Amino acid sequence: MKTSFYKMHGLGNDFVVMDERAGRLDLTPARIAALSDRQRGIGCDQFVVLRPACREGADVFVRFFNADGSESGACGNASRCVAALIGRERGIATPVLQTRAGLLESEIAADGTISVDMGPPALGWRDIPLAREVDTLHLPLWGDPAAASMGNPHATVFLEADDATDPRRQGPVMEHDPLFPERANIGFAQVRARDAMRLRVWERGAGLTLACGSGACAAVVNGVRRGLVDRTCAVEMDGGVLSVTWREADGHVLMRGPATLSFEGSVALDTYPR
Ligand SMILES: N[C@H](CCC[C@H](N)C(=O)O)C(=O)O
Repeated sequence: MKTSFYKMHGLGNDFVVMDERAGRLDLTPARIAALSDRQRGIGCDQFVVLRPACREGADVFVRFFNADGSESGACGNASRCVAALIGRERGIATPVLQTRAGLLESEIAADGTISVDMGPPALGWRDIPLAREVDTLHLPLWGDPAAASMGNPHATVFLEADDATDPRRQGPVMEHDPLFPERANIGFAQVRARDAMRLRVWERGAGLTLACGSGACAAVVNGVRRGLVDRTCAVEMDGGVLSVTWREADGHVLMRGPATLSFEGSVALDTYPR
């Protein structure tokens, strides 16, 4: 018995999307990690599961899992991909996604780009979360990072323009620092202008990805808090550019960018370890 899936990406941050709205699939963290494996499975940065919405006004309930099987409360690039799927399925331009981080409103523009309201950031040490009370604008860690949660923990290091720090070396060390009881996504940002930055993200449970939507949102929030960028900023990552606005009126963070369906496929779940 085969199970169908969508293979999608947002600026190269790629996903396998499976649909549990018609009934639960036999997905365990170990099987999600096996399916996410790029040699032995389908391969993806994050694995996305659709379920029936259970909150008024939502079109779908979405859960996000990293390639290591761990669950994340937020995934910006995947949220745009799910919005595109639901928009096409329902013939609507403003799908609402229910996630563990809350209800996310989205809008599909005529040019196919999608904006998602990622909600307000959480900036208190308990909300990130951190293991102890520290100033979340200046964590006592290498690179003096700032921390913010978009429903998932992010620490952003602001590097000098010529800094050659390799996220693949520094990222895993910081991801697992005991200051982050739930680990963290580590962003390495270089401000180019008041409305532009370069960003690479070592992602919790996935490693260095081509783009990270929630990481871009956290980097702009932390950049504004540090007085380094304005509230609307283009975030250039290896896979492309997202437009992020930390809206002053309600404190919500809006992220706009593309969503791409690479292919549809099917897989025999029971051939993968549980
Ligand atoms: N790629 C995702 C981030 C996933 C975050 C995940 N790595 C975690 O928080 O554990 C994004 O576009 O926001």
